[in-house]
Amino acid sequence: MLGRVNHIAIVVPDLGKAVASYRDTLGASVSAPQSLPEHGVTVVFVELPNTKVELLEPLGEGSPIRSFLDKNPSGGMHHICYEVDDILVARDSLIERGARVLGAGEPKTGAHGRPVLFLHPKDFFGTLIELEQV
Ligand SMILES: CC[C@H](C(=O)O)C(=O)SCCNC(=O)CCNC(=O)[C@H](O)C(C)(C)COP(=O)(O)OP(=O)(O)OC[C@H]1O[C@@H](n2cnc3c(N)ncnc32)[C@H](O)[C@@H]1OP(=O)(O)O
Ligand SMILES: [Co+2]
Repeated sequence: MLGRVNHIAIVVPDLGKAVASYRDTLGASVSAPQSLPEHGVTVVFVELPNTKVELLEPLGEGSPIRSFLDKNPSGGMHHICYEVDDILVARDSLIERGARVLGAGEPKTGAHGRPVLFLHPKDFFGTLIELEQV
């Protein structure tokens, strides 16, 4: 079922500072910020040879990462995104195997314009998993 790691996501309290740190201190190539109100986040991607790092800042009221940031005010690792060939096949098989798919179970369009789903962190050793169809 699982393909490549598409990205590792880090929630940050100040996206501008995080971009400067990755760009200027770590010398990395960082994309322009994307505001995703439907997801309640603003994101940038740090391009790496074998995967990406997604830096996330809460956007607006009701952001799903606000509570995470309240608990981790300096920021922290938030989720890992695995690629899948067919997100609906993956979803149905995961539900059949007892995993909880977050939201209404219907894929949303992610930052890359592709369908994504999230799996409950409590089902996977305290790790929030995102699946992205590629
Ligand atoms: C899709 C656009 C973009 C992309 O890549 O394309 C993104 O990745 S957007 C990313 C932001 N969106 C999401 O994260 C959507 C899915 N997340 C959620 O629905 C929530 O964050 C949820 C349900 C995982 C947690 O919500 P919340 O923190 O408000 O709930 P609780 O405080 O009740 O948490 C329940 C329980 O889970 C623990 N928790 C929460 N977040 C994480 C996490 N990221 N990793 C590990 N564990 C997490 C939290 O501590 C609670 O544990 P407990 O022991 O019960 O205290
Ligand atoms: Co993500």
